[in-house]
Amino acid sequence: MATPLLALDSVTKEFGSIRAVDEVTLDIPESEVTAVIGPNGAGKTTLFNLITGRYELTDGQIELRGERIDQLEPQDIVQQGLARSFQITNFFPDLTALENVRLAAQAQRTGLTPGALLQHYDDQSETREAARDVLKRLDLLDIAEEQAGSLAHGQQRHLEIGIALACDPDLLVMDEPTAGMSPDETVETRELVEDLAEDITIVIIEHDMDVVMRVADRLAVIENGSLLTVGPPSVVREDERVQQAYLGGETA
Ligand SMILES: Nc1ncnc2c1ncn2[C@@H]1O[C@H](COP(=O)(O)OP(=O)(O)OP(=O)(O)O)[C@@H](O)[C@H]1O
Repeated sequence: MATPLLALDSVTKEFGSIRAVDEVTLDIPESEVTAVIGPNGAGKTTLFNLITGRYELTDGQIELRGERIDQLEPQDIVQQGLARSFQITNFFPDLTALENVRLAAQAQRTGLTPGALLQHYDDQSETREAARDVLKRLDLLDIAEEQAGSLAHGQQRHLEIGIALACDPDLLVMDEPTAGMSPDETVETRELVEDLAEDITIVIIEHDMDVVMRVADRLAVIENGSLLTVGPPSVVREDERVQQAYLGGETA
């Protein structure tokens, strides 16, 4: 069998006496969208924090293309081709949309954090072009010169995706991209995820089951920190344990 793009092996995280993530073993195949779903407090965000290097594992290991990444710093994991878009706003509000994306692109090329780059700011036309390409793909080119902090919520969330895309990832980890969005923004975001999935492997946490069922090739269901099941949406949604754990006995 081909090496999965990302492989989680018995990944465990304890916070004191709480086992937030409990021996999760999961392969993420290339070119697919895997949605991680589960009830509130199941451990999904903690799992993302482990994958992206924000938290240290208590036990287990994580490999990207067969190489261990679980000992690396978050910025080094980004350099390896794994980028994350956040659930909370994560940009410089006083900089323009373009500058935010450009800094991320420059950080990827230099290995410095965007914060460090701000200290010795230097406009490079190459990263400016890359940033414009990203904004174009996100349909944000017309607000390129606007301050990030003044954008509408949906545009800010898309900008965060742009910041992750500027890192040129093979694997994009998305934490609730439609959270707090209007119905129209949610549809736009779903279409954006579908577009990105054409050339990027995606792992997504998403509570909107309509979005999940449309974009995901596979569902991984987490309950109480453990992986309950993983498989195609059509199979997982019929699983009685999933319906009881997550859907309260009703099919979504
Ligand atoms: N930094 C932390 N310190 C202590 N406990 C934590 C920490 N982060 C998460 N937890 C606990 O770990 C468990 C899993 O939380 P987590 O946020 O990963 O769940 P989740 O599935 O992402 O939930 P939600 O869908 O509500 O975002 C919860 O019991 C939570 O209280």
